[in-house]
Amino acid sequence: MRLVVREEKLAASKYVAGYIIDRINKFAPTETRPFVLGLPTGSSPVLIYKTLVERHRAGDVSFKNVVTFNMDEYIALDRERPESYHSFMFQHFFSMSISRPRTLTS
Ligand SMILES: N[C@@H]1[C@@H](O)[C@H](O)[C@@H](COP(=O)(O)O)O[C@@H]1O
Repeated sequence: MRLVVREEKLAASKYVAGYIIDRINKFAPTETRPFVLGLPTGSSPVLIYKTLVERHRAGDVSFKNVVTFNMDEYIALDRERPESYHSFMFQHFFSMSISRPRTLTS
């Protein structure tokens, strides 16, 4: 495991977003060979998603051939409820991306 330290939350978030973008771009995903990305919720990753969206809009990465899954979800909670992790990902990531990733989970 490699520990990367940044003093500010934004700097740490930009590092993580940049790491994800590099991995996606180096993988060069296609429709038949998608890049699979597990997504967490919580307050910690919010700036990561914001940065991913900004860099996506700047043309640095496409999510067209990226498949995502939510790392967890509430049991029996309607996915359209604002408390669901499905709604969280839509609010913080998918609704703001031009080429939305495909999702494996609800
Ligand atoms: N489902 C996630 C948890 O897996 C995570 O541990 C938590 C962290 O939240 P925060 O980033 O706000 O500390 O957020 C959500 O509840």
